[in-house]
Amino acid sequence: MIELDGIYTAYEGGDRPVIRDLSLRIGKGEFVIIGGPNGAGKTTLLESINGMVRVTHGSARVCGIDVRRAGCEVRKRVGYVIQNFSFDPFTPFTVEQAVMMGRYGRLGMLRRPGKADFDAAERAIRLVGIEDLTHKPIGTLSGGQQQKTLIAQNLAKEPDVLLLDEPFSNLDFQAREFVSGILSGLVEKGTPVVIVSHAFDDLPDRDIRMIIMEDGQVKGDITCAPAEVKDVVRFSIGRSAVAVN
Ligand SMILES: Nc1ncnc2c1ncn2[C@@H]1O[C@H](COP(=O)(O)OP(=O)(O)OP(=O)(O)O)[C@@H](O)[C@H]1O
Repeated sequence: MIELDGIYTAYEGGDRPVIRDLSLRIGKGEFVIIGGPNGAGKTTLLESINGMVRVTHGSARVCGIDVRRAGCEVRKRVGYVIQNFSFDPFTPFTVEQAVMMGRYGRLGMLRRPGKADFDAAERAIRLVGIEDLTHKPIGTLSGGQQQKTLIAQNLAKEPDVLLLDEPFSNLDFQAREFVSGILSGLVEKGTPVVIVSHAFDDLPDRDIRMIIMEDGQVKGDITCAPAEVKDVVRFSIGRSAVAVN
C-alpha cells in the first residue's frame, strides 16, 4: 500500500532535506505509530506519503500510484487528519457540510453528491458520535468537537489508507477510547492506519508497529503489544518522548 524507497523530502527554501534516504513499506491491515522527538520529521513523513510535501529523490508509491507524479490522485485515496487544525470562528459551513467535503475527491469536478455520498457522510457522523452537532457552524465548536468532525470527514472519504497526526491531542479520555476503537475497526477491514503520536495510552488492543524516527530517518521499526509501546519509545529515544496524560 505504502512503498517508499530511498526518499528525500525538502521544503521550499530549506537548506537541507528533512527526510533523508528513508525506505519503508506499510501493507494492508497494519496499525502503525510513528514516534520520535520533536522535529524528527514525523509530520513531514506523513505529508510525503500523501504528496503534500515534495519528494525530491527516490521512489514513493501509495496504492500503486507514483506520489511524485500524481500527488493529487494519491490524496483522493488517502485520508489525512491534520495536527491541531482549527477552523476560523466564521467558517461558513456546518459540521454536516464539512463531513460531506470528505466525498469531494470521489465525486470529481462539478458532480453533485448522490445517495451513496449522503449515506457515507451520515455513517461517519454516527460512527464518531457527533449527530447532535450536525447543523452547527463548524467554527463555533470546541477543539475536540472540531477534531471529531475532521475524523468523520476522513471516514466519509472511505480512504484506502488513513494518516492521522496527533489524533488524540484534543480529545477527552472517553473520546480517545472511542476513536481508538474506530481506528481498530478500520484496520480490521484491511485499511492501513498510520498515526503520529506522543500519547501512548488508549491504543487499540492489537499488534502495533512502532516506527521510531530521528533526524529524518527511521531509527527503529518494531511490532509489539499496546502495553509494550511506552517501553519501546523510552528505550529508543528516552523518557521525555512519552507524553504524560
Ligand atoms: N513548512 C515548513 N517549511 C520549512 N521547514 C519545515 C516546515 N515544516 C517543518 N519543517 C522543518 O522540518 C523538520 C521536521 O518537522 P516535522 O514537523 O516533520 O517534525 P515532527 O517530528 O512532526 O515534530 P513534532 O513532534 O514537533 O510535531 C523541522 O526541522 C521543521 O523545522
